[in-house]
Amino acid sequence: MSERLFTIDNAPGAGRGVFATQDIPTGTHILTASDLTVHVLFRDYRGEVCSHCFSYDLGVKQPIKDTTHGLAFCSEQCQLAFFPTSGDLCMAARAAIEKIIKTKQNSNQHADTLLGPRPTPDEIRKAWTAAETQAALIRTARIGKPPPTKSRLRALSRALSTPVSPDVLTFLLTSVLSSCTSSKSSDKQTLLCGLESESTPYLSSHELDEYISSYLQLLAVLPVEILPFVSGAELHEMKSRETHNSFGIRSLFDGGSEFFGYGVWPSASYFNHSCDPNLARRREGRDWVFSTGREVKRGEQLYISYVNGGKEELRDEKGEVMGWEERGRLLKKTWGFDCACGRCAKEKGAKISVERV
Ligand SMILES: C[S@@+](CC[C@H](N)C(=O)[O-])C[C@H]1O[C@@H](n2cnc3c(N)ncnc32)[C@H](O)[C@@H]1O
Repeated sequence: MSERLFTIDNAPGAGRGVFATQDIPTGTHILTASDLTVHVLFRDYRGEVCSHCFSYDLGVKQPIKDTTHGLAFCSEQCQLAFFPTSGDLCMAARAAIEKIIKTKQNSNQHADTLLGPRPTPDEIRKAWTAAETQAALIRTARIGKPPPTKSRLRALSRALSTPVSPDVLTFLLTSVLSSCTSSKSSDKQTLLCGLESESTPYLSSHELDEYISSYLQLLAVLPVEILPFVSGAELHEMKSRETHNSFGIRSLFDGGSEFFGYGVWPSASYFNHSCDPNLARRREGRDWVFSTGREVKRGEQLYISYVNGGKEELRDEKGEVMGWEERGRLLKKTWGFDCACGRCAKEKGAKISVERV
């Protein structure tokens, strides 16, 4: 983040936040976040969303299909722009993952159909620790000197016979590729690890199992040169950061009604939420662009809306503007925090005064 117009500091009740270092007029560009570090485009939208710029045309297939790597592009320009960020080894990794997704039994289920109870930190730690025994056997089966022992081959074949979760697998792949590409990308990983984390990031034990099986499958199929970059601890770390810091990747029309996937742009992850945000945000291809929606005074915190881009009031099913209690419930359910924004505090305070009168 550029520190010219803003700085990152403690935000009472909300961890860290972004604060204006000077008076900023309405409509001022604040930040373009181009550091997409990990992401997934859901398999349901395969072929319909451009793998580079995320453009979408109401379900029409993209004109350029790359079935070997599970990619699709809206133009040659996007295809060309995608490849320099990848390189041959990354493309071999994508091909290996696409192959296992296509050939194995698929267990993709949307996480919200598999809700809770969330595994506790202790259950999570035990599950990842147990996976390391299998992981070590698979690594040795793949890179050790022949002949591989029966236990190593069994671990490898178990990983390969477990149903595949395509969305989790491709999401974890982006994390591995981000670690193993340039040193610039490693910086992105470091930035990701500085973000707020969640100690219980898995919605259910099923989801935890999906992450662990996907880790073992990455070890079983990725090119051996990439295996040093596949770390269970790092993948879990990434998941625990992603939970509070992802931006949805949605259609750019109809209020973003189509939800294609999500990703983390670390440079954009320090903006807190307000139900009366002073920043507007919009996605431009792979980037997020933030600008002031009204005049901001020096020292004021810069807020976005986590819920609807902040362009319109949140409304309930009857079309009524939501009050602080309903907004609070929505934020708690989707983001897991109790909203400490000024608007909620004001509306809550007003209600308490009325009740006292
Ligand atoms: C994307 S991060 C924002 C940066 C974060 N405050 C930090 O210290 O890294 C999202 C997290 O910030 C906190 N947060 C953001 N907006 C908030 C709000 N209005 N009220 C309370 N906590 C908030 C929550 O813990 C949320 O999970």
